[in-house]
Amino acid sequence: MSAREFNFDGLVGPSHNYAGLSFGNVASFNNVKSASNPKQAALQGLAKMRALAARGFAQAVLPPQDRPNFRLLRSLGFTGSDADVLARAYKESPVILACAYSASPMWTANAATVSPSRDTADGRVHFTPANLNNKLHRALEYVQTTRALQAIFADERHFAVHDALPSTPAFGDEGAANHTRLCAQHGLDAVEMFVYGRVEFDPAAPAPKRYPARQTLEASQAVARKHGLAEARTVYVQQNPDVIDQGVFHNDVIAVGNANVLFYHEQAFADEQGALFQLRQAMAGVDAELTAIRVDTDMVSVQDAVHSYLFNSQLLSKDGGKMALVIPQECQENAAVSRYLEGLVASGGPVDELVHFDLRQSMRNGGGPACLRLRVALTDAEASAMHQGVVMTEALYHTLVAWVEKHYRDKLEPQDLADPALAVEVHTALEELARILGMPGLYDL
Ligand SMILES: NCCC[C@H](NC(=O)CCC(=O)O)C(=O)O
Repeated sequence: MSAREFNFDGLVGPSHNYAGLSFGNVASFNNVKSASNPKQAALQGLAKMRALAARGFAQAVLPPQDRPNFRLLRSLGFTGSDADVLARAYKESPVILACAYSASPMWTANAATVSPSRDTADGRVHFTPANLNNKLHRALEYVQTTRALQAIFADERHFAVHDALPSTPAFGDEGAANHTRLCAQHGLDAVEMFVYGRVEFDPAAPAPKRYPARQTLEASQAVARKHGLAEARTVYVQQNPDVIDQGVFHNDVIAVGNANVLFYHEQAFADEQGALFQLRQAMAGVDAELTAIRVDTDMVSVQDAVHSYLFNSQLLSKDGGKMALVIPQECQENAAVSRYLEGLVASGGPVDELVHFDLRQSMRNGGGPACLRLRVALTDAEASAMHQGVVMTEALYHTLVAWVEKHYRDKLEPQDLADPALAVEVHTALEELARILGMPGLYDL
């Protein structure tokens, strides 16, 4: 059966800010407390969605989450009116206030792991929202993520939206940022590759020393079980702990796959040859042959990969069989990376086009093109069964741009999070957004 890959991009929320909340994410740490521009951030994201939709790629949008998260603030003992809660949190723990205000759900690659119906035992599309339990500001997300996915994929004949895994370190789950589906074509049988950073129940397994490994093997296995994936078509690969210690906090900072192509850095995996062997063997079972595009360290260092986000790109299949690589502008500003990319498109291999976007506002928090999207491969019947209000069209693009222009600030500094007017602005904006998207119960405002 034919299927199309929809990219669900996160719409950047009105409180996009730089709070240095992600230890191990170099950009988040480097830009701590600098001023952000939420309006520009949202417009940059929308421009990417519009351009890809105009090219004929299936594109949809996932709405931002309600911020600040008053449930968090109140649960931590900040009481009184909303204004009191904000004032006390800002005074006593500005970092907790920043967590409650983070717009991090914009990086929807971390929203969930998705298994298309072709891969699952019951023939439905399965979603497991990621618990993101490694960071306080992200551990809040799964509640609203689940609500949004249930609203969009409500038809239980086609879709299963699971609960997140238990929110404890043993089951650290960061969603699709550590998950890749490899196949000959989207509608055909596939191998699902899960990349993990550490093993909870085997203290002897290698693990990073400096920065946290956010994804565990146990979490990946649990997601595969819940989705009903076949063992022969599921591969677990350990990320190289040394690259986690150099700022590769998710596998999608050092590798990206699409159809039968895996584009990766030679240092991405703990055992490169072992990983390729397992993938080739599993893919032979689905009549697909792996095309591995390996980037050597002497062409692009891990540091250049982390700074340019070369691998945090989208690899998109075009009509005719070739692929486009959607990259952030930073790739062209890095001499080694841009030289590498010139060679890549000239090589006669599967990638014959580069499409670049200015996503600077997101990049400054460590999120590139691939972080901003969740891939959901759907058959035609499934695509018509999901909520249609989130599908990106020219009309929706213009409506959302006008909505952003009306509600978003163009500058947010750390002290602005204490401004009670900001909370009111965000609520007003989101109420209107729920109407625009035709999702009246989207928020629990
Ligand atoms: N897939 C990209 C995720 C980027 C995200 N950054 C952040 O949450 C930074 C937020 C801040 O520091 O304000 C993270 O590290 O999980």
